[in-house]
This record gives sequence, structure tokens and C-alpha cells, in this order.
Amino acid sequence: MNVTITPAALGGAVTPPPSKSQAHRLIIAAALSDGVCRLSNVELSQDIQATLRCMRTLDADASADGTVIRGADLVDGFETPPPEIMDCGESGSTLRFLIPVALALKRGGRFTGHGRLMERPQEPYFRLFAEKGIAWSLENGVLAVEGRLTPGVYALPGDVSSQFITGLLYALPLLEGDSELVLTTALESRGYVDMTLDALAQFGVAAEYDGDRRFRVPGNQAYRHRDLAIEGDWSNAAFWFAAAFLGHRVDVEGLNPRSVQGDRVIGEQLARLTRPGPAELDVSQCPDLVPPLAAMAALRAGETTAIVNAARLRIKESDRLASVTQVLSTLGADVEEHDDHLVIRGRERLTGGVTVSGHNDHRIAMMAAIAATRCQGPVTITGAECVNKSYPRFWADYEALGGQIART
Ligand SMILES: O=C(O)C1=C[C@@H](OP(=O)(O)O)[C@@H](O)[C@H](O)C1
Ligand SMILES: C=C(OP(=O)(O)O)C(=O)O
Repeated sequence: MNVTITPAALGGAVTPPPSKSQAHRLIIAAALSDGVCRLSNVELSQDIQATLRCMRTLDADASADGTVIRGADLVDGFETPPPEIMDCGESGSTLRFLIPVALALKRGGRFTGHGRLMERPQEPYFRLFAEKGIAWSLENGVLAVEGRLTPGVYALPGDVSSQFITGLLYALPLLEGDSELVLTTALESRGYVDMTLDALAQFGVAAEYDGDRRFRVPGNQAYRHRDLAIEGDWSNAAFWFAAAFLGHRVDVEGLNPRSVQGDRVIGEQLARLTRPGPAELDVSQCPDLVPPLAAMAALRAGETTAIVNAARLRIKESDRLASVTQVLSTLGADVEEHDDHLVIRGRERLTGGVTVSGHNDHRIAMMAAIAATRCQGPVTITGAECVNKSYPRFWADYEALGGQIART
């Protein structure tokens, strides 16, 4: 689907979707639990459907709408990897969270994915598997892992993706002895690890983090069934905060101001952009905020913004340093791409009158839609359905706020 936007003012109240990151975590914990869990505020974005689908393959029962989940039976000693290949769609979280979970639950499994997913890095796991005697292969886009996950010390980098740490934090409590997770480099995307520890605690699972490079994870633990609600998504809300920054009267509702979601720092980042003078935004802990921050920076008239410590943006759904630069430059912005940072010189308006690709990346399509409101000419976004990865209602919400769009 292509969407053509005629620049127009946005206004009104909007409720962002439920947090994708929290939904993954609660669904997986529920699927590992000792009973039936009722989750409210589940929305079936493509990534959440992927996690539900894979947890069903791992023997959890989940209702079609994902709100009622019965934990898989944890029968140690007799498991075999499910014959069915688990399709993770384009969800890095699903794949990286479930690799250790499948090993703990079924002694392995086979995974596949779409888009760039199977090219995104898994090396920290592969190195651990070599050390721990887990067999793995990656052939024709199918990753197979098999073996017995044993308690012990797991050393891995903290600055490739926090998703490896989350995956292990879910699996290690199920093993028959205590484990330690040791980071060999400083942790980035820390807010996501905090969200994981919070989710585990809600299901009665203990893991102790020293706040630096060491996690102690007792073994022989059980996930206790719980009923929980999923919070509003700060990462996707950031697009509406960007709209407000660009002068639209948009009110964002339904967010928890005390949320453990790391992307709550959008408030602080935005405050830096509202102060006159050059700004430097460190995004090592909040990589998903870069597209909305870049849209704001591009329209911060007369001011320069550097978005730094952003190298990991290159290993997301698209190479986001390249795609942000390509899309905003095509719209008429002044963006300079560097290996690990962007330098953006703000302009009063963008030109538009162009077609840009959504780069098969939900956050890039949403960034283009927000920036388009401050273009002179119309903007066509190709592949606009990619928002379904995290925010299927995005275009409907955009229209409800007065956005002028034509779908072709
Ligand atoms: O754990 C999570 O829910 C996520 C972690 C982050 O990935 P990295 O840890 O790879 O930065 C983030 O970019 C992703 O959208 C969701
Ligand atoms: C990078 C993202 O998700 P994932 O890593 O789960 O694919 C994202 O939602 O921006």
C-alpha cells in the first residue's frame, strides 16, 4: 500500500498502541507460567502475532486474540524440539528472546523470519553455543538450535543487542541450577533489560542485577500465573510527541508516566530540543527514538542537532542511519550521515513533492508521515503497511487527527 499525504495540521487526542516490548515479555512469561493468565490491552501487531504463534508451537495455549494464555507444561527430561519451524516474521525480539527459551523448554527448535531478520546479528548466541555444546546451523534462512542448556556462567557483550540478555534472563531461571550472566562490554538499551527484570518479577521470577555487568539468576524457578494489563507504548507515542513539537495540537493519552519503559526518556530528549542552541542527543539507551527525534531535529529551524552513539541503528529493520538520512534528505532536510551518528541542521519547512520508501521499516514510515505535515508539497510513502509491525492503527489514528491521506 502507498499512502499520499497532503500536508495538513493535526489536532486532537490520540492513544498510542499497547507497548510491543511489554507485550512480548508478558506473553512469553504467561506462556511459561504454571496456569492460566489473562492479559488485557493486547493488540495483534505483526510482531506480537509472531510471538504468540511461536509460543503456541512451544506448547502454550493462547486464545486467538492473545488475551488468555495457558502455560506450556514444563516436563523436564522428555522434551524434543518441535518439528514445526517457528516463523518470527520480522521481529528481532521474538527470535532473540525465544532461542534460549526453546532450548530450555524443548531442547531446541527451528526458526525462520522475513525481511532482514535472519541477517540481523546472532553472533553472541553462536559464541555461547560453541562454548556450551549447543549445536546450531543457519542454512537457507532457517536457524536450528539443539542441545541441553546447562546452568553456569554466560558471558556476552552488552552492546550488540540487549535482546540476547533478555532471552537468557527468561530461560536461565528454568534450569536446574544457578547461573550468572556476565557482560563483557557496557550495557546499551538498558531500559529494555529493566523492563525484562520487571516482567520476570511480576511473574514471581527472581534475577539480581548489580546495575553494571553482572546478573545472578537462581535456577529451579517457576513462573507464577498472573493477570496483567499491557501499558501504552512510549516508543510509538514519541511520533505523536514529535507532531506536537512540530506545532500540532496533539494530546497523547493512556501512557503510564512511571512506566519502566526506557523510551519514556522522550520527555527529556524533547526538552533538549526545545532549548535554543546546538543539541547533542545520546541514543545508546533509546535507539527506537531516533526516527521521531530526527524528524524534530530536521525542523528545528536554524539549530544543529547531533544524534550520537547510534551505530546499532544499522542493525534494525532497516539500516536506520541510512534510511533516516535518505528519507529526510529526500523530503528536503539537511542530514549528514556518519558511521555512528547523524548531524541534522534544522530548517523552517521541508519541500516534499516527492515519493519516499518506507524502507519496510515501521518507524521510518511513521517518521516520514510526521515530517510530511511540515512539507510544502504532498509526500507519497511506499510500502506504508509496514506500520503493522508495531502499530496497525497508525494510519487510522493519523486520519482521525485530521491527517490528509489517500491510499493507493
Ligand atoms: O527488548 C526489546 O523489546 C527491544 C530492544 C531494543 O533492541 P536492542 O536491544 O537491540 O537495542 C529495541 O530496539 C527493540 O525495538 C525492542
Ligand atoms: C527494532 C525493533 O524491533 P525488533 O528488534 O524486535 O525487530 C523495533 O521495533 O524498532
